[in-house]
Amino acid sequence: MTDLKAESAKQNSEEHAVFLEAENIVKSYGGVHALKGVSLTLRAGEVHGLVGANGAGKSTVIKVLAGLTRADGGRIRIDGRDVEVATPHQASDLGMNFIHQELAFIPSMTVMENIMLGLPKKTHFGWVDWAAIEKDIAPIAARVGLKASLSTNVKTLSTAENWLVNICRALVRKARLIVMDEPTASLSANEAERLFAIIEDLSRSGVAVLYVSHRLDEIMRLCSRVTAFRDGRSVACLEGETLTRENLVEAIVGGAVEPLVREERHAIDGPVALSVSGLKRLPRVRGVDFSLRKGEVLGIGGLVGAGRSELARLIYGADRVDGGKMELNGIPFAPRSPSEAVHKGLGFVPEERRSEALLLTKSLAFNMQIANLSNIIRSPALPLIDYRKRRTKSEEIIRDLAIKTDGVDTPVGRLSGGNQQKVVIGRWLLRRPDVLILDEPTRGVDIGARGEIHRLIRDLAAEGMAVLVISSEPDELPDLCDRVLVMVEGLITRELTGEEMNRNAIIEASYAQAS
Ligand SMILES: Nc1ncnc2c1ncn2[C@@H]1O[C@H](COP(=O)(O)OP(=O)(O)OP(=O)(O)O)[C@@H](O)[C@H]1O
Repeated sequence: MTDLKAESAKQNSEEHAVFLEAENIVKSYGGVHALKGVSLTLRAGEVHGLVGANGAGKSTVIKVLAGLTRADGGRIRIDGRDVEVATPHQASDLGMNFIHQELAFIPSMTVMENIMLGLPKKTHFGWVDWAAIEKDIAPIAARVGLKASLSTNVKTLSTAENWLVNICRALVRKARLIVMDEPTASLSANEAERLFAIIEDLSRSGVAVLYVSHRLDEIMRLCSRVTAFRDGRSVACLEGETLTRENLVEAIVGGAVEPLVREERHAIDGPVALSVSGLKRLPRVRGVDFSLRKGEVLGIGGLVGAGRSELARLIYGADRVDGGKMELNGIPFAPRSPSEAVHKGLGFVPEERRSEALLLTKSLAFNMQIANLSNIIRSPALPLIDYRKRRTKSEEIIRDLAIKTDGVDTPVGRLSGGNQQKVVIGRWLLRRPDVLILDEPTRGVDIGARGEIHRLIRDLAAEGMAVLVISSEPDELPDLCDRVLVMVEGLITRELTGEEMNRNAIIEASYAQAS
């Protein structure tokens, strides 16, 4: 990629026109002050970063700009004129387009129908003229590198292709601003590179991009200016020489973050907690063997789509196994459901936390204790929930993980995305299973909490828990693990330990072909 950051900084220094100004936006939900006063200025053609800890208010301000939520105060100006953004339709008419993490398409429709949703369509004798529409969209699809046919059903597309369709949708609407929320969260390294090249192209053509992410490397690489939110306020807009990683971290957390001291990692020689041999579910998992010892943190690296989450789902009983065997603490283990797996001593944090792990309308305390009733009943003879105990234990975890909430009774659905994630992790800190499987444990989690979660995982292992961590971030596994396995096309192809266990070796092994 060419040096987008330098180019975009140059563009800004040439005083590109201000497209959007949001000034002193305030928003409360009941007693929760989500935005206490945030301001943001976006110029045409700039890639502008938006950073902040979990719960700092990033999603809320995006919802205000998108016309999904009404602010209680403040003003929004576009091209210097005060505007009202009361509906998503108005936001789109003003040139603002939004690509959220949960990509919103109508699954039964084609790519073209989804792109054109809500727009007036060309007609021919009263019929929608799809052939003419396709002709109009084709050059835009080619520009972003969308190879899938426009008449394919969106259901069949990969996450990366979904992103491209979303960008096409924005360009068809003549977007002047595209807001991208954690864009690389589900993309492989190659797909992310492709997205960066598209962002570069958008920036050159004068489209502003608001890039919201916890991944500071990407922010540093792509953005010429970055606004930081802290606790519902915009606390800094960094650019030029002030835009350094240290300044960003300081603006996000209000101080320096202690790095995880990476102690010398030794081979773990405790007894085997989980052994897996020949485990299969075709076509994604093609015969996997490994053993995980008590006290060990074992990482599984690889590309998105290599079969790692599918492997985890087989272990915790969410999917049926086609072949192979497992043992937990030396005893044959073949769970037919996640609840059976939990009952036998397994814990898991799935990749899709919102849909698979949380009851969003239930309280934080309920969600934390859901797998954990034996710890909070009064006595085995009197199996009634001790609500005081439940509250105290939940409060401890809220403190340890710095979960941002106004109390243990708050419904989990009202927490920010990253804080919801911490609740699922907190659940297993309370239960302390023999084996804990974490699929992308720090995705969407801010830099402070990431360190805290890493520290907690190491502490759990030090107490004897066996931990399996799946991560697509090659930096995360060497920081955290005693040993790393790399999975390619449904098979474990490499084991990395000691000096060999580094970022480059993981990337290299991830791209090697499976036999
Ligand atoms: N519908 C709601 N009801 C009550 N509180 C809410 C609601 N939506 C958001 N909040 C609160 O507003 C605050 C800001 O949340 P927001 O989702 O904007 O944070 P964020 O910066 O996007 O966090 P993350 O990085 O975790 O996604 C949080 O304290 C959150 O709990």
